[in-house]
Amino acid sequence: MYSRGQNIPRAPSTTKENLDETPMDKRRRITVGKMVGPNTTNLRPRQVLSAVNVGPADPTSAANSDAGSTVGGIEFSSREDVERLLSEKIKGKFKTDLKGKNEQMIEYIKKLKACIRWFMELEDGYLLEQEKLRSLSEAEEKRHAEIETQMKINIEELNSRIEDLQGQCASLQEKLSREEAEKLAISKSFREEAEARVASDRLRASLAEELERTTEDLKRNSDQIKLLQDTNKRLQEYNTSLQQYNSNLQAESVKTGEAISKMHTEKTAMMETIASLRDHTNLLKSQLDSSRSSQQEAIKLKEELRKEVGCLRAELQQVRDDRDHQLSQVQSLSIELANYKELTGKTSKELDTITTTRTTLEATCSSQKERIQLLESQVEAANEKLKRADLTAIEVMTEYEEQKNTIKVLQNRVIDADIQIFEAEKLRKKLHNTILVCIFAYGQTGSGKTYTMMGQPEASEQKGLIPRSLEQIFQISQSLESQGWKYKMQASMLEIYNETIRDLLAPIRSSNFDATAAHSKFAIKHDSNGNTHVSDLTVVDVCSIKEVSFLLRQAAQSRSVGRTQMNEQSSRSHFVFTLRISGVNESTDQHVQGVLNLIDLAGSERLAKSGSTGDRLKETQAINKSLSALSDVIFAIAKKDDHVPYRNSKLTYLLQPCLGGDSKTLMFVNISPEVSSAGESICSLRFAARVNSCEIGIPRRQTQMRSLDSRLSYG
Ligand SMILES: Nc1ncnc2c1ncn2[C@@H]1O[C@H](COP(=O)(O)OP(=O)(O)OP(=O)(O)O)[C@@H](O)[C@H]1O
Repeated sequence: MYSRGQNIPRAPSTTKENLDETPMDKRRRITVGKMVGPNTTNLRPRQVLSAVNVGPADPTSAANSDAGSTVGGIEFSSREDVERLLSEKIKGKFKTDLKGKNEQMIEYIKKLKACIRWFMELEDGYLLEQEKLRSLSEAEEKRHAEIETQMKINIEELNSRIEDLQGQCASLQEKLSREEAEKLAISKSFREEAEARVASDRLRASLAEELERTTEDLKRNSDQIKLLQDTNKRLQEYNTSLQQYNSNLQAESVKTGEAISKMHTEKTAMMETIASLRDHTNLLKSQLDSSRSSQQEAIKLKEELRKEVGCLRAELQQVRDDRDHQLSQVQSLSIELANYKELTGKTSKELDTITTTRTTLEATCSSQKERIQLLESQVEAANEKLKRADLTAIEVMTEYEEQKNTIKVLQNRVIDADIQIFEAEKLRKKLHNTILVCIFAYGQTGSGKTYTMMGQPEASEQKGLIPRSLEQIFQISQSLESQGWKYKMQASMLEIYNETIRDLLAPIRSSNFDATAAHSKFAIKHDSNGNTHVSDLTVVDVCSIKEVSFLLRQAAQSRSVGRTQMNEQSSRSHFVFTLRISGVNESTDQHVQGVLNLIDLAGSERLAKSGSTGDRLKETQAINKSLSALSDVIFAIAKKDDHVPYRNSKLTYLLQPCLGGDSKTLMFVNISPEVSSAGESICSLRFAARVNSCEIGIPRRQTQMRSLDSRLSYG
């Protein structure tokens, strides 16, 4: 509801034409509005405006405008009030009650007047509002004009701006086209880059794979290097310990030899001493026997003397008793004589008799005294004699005890000497067992096998295993001679070249070597006792290290050696040195025998690395084949296979008793310290590990009585 003076909201539909209307026009329009105006009871600002447009002719609209007014005590505030007024009927109390009807009519007219006044007020309000709206409209128009002007200015500005922008747009388009061209170029290069990136990604992936592989290889290699270093270290330690053990053994052997010979001299001296002591003991025994008999005699004599002394003592006692009795008689007689003298009743004759008796008694007494003295001196002499006999017996006994002790000491010394001889014999056996060994050197070409086995026999510090072991064998055999041992040695040397045997001690070596003839010539045969026979092989009796050294030099000259990329002087064959040892102990009638095989194998080599061609290639193939046959044999033994392929190569067939029999076999593994040889070193060490775990049997000592056949025989 709007009261007067209240700001009425501006109707958007208000136009200029509306504002220029006269109040009459308005009334007319209000009437029209009444006719067409909607019943908008519930509308608010817009309804009011509608009410204004409809005008007072539409009491409903006026009533809806809520512009309530009290006129003459009658209040109109809404259309309903007006409609109620208009629908009121004038009724009298009765049909002819004009007065009442008149009063009601007056009242009704009053109400109508009030209603008209309300309408007029409402109209005034509307007019006022209209004025306001006009001024507002003018202000609005002015504002619109200003806005329009402003808008024009703005439009101009915008136009100029648009022109600028169009210019900018053109330049931008130019730029855009340029940039598009650039973009095209960039996208092209981007595509190229993307392709390049894909290619580089692929490359990177392959490089990463390669890197991974290389890293793994590196890791593997470093592991292998570590393993090799460890193995090398262990081998060095082992080598050092072996060298130490060897030098200890040598020192022990020398010491033992010296000790044995010393003991032998001592033993001989002791035996002599024992013999002389035995003589002396026999003498002492006879002396002791005679002493014992003389002691017995002395004891008997002593007993007799004791008896005699007892008799003499009894006799002496008797004599003493007699003397005492006689003395008591003499005393009683003296007393009687004195009494008689006193009594004077006796005759001088009786007195004389008494005196004579007394004299006789005194004489008897003195003679008995003398006899007692004699007997006492006799007893004393007998006691002296007894004492002397006792002393002699004690001396004899002491001497006898001393001699017994001396014999005991000497017997102990003899036992000690026997123990020492037994220990020395044990050591000798140990040494003997140590060298009762097939020994061979295995390894890559150029790794030092020949150096290990042969070395440089002329230079004492650089002697190899073969000259050193032979020296030791001869040294020990000589030192054992004092114990009654006599040894006989026979040496033979052969090489297996391209699967054929060559005799390295043959007097003249044919330059045009006939392999077929050699094959039939040097046939390997094993008999049922495990003895090996190589037909037509030269066997030389050797008595000293000098002789063996000479033979070794001869063999070295005959050996097949050639130059390869890996070794200036590469052994192109397997070298087998065989020493047959047979020993006899004349004193114990004991026989021992053994065969020592010292083998310098040809080196394994990779064809690619050695670069062998022609004859060298053939040699390399033969070497590798026989080494692989050797490993096959060892692995078959390790696996305890029923079949061991000894016959696959000459080498394994020749060494069959050493590899699978009751011998002892020692293998040296030579490896090259060069990094480039690491792969082959690992192969060699793996092979060595397999060999190490390989049990070929329990060695048996070849000890027999006389007339024993050779273990190895050569035709
Ligand atoms: N421990 C060492 N000290 C000094 N020189 C050594 C040693 N070991 C090997 N050599 C030298 O290395 C070279 C190759 O050694 P050697 O001929 O003994 O090898 P190899 O294993 O027998 O080779 P191949 O199998 O080819 O016969 C030789 O000149 C040798 O003197």
